[in-house]
Amino acid sequence: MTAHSTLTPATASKSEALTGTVRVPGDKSISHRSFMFGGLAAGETRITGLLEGEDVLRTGDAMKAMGAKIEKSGDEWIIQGTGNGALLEPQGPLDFGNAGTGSRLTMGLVGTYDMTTTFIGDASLQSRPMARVLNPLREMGVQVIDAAPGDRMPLTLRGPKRANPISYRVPMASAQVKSAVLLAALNTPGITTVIEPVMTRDHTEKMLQGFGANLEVETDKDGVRHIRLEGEGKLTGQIIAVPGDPSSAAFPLVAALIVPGSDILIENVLMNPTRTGIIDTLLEMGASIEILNRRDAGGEEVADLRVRHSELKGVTVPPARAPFMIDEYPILAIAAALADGETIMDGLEELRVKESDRLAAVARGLEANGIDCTEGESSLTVRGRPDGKGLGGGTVATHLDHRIAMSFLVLGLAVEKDVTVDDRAIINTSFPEFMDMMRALGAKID
Ligand SMILES: O=C(O)C1=C[C@@H](OP(=O)(O)O)[C@@H](O)[C@H](O)C1
Ligand SMILES: C=C(OP(=O)(O)O)C(=O)O
Repeated sequence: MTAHSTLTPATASKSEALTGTVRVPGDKSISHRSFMFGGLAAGETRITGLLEGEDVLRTGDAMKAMGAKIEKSGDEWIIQGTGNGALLEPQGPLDFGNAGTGSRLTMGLVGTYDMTTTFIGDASLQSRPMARVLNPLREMGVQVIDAAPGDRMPLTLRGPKRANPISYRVPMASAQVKSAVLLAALNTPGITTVIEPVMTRDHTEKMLQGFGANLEVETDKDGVRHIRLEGEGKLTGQIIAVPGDPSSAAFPLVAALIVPGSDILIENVLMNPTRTGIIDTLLEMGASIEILNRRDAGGEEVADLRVRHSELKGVTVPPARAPFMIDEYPILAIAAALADGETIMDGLEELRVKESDRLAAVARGLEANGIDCTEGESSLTVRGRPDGKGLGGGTVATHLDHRIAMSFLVLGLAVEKDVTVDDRAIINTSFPEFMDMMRALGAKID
């Protein structure tokens, strides 16, 4: 999107106490993988709770273009997979819109097939680095026959007749890179090993095991994970209930913490420990979050979160926690803006290559609303003002980034002056119900 005039802004105003019970949409990471693995497996996969956001629907379209049958019946998505090793060459480019996860994982999934596949996306996705996925794929025998400068999209892959298994040490903390190599390994003879020095979200490993892949994980004495997958095995269709997305839950959660008098319940939130760093951090800041009714839901733990307005204090977030809350720094920065004292966040280099440069986007947005912050190369320090007096009044550039849009709308609920974000449409990539859900809780957003 380049023409500024096509953007539709949204404005949030200081709100009364937020109250009520909500359910956030299904986890985005699990939803993408449900479509991919269901589309690849033999037989039928049935999915409830799927996130019907644009990013995930694009993954569904890509799987359909490669032969999977996907339809919705009532609340359920029903997939007839192509069967193992039987993806078809798509007839046109696969358009992933704004989705890093969809595009990078699919590059792995299709890269080792003896076919040609072209990947396209929006301006944000075209700016994101793809070499991190293309380099290991090249080692496996995949050719990148066309790409924009710097290994960016649009790009075209040509798969080998027969791919080589590799042993690959993931050079940055990235579940997308780990997953792309593991998915490429599915169609590769022999054993591919992914070495993960810093653990990231483990949905690919858990779900592939659930679909019947021959995958094992060993953690060595230094905490390094060795993930081994034997290719050319069989995946079989599964029944999946997608739990609520903790990354989406973080928005109403922080909103309730910073709007005085609030008391809300968010039901059925995924509590996988590789995803709950935001809850740990907010608890350290003094947040009142009760984790209720912890239960198992199809191999993942879920819980209901009761959240009450809290007097937050600034903290130093351990950099080692970053992979477990990587998408939550923008909303954490908003909590920090209403906390007493200084919050220091470090180890954030990956934030520069998300849908936007999130470090810069957050810092500019905070400054535009009168919040004192310092942006470092890979760090952000926010000096909060608990009463929100004099704060707000700015317009925030979202840069095609859903989390920037939602974070700053949450800010507007707790500060003196209105906060405007320049684009609301981008929120549909991950949380189409966001505006309605927040209004139902009592938020003044329009
Ligand atoms: O694997 C996944 O589902 C995701 C991995 C993370 O990206 P990176 O692998 O780039 O850290 C995260 O930011 C993204 O929202 C979802
Ligand atoms: C980084 C994100 O997603 P993706 O990489 O899939 O675009 C996100 O949702 O915050």
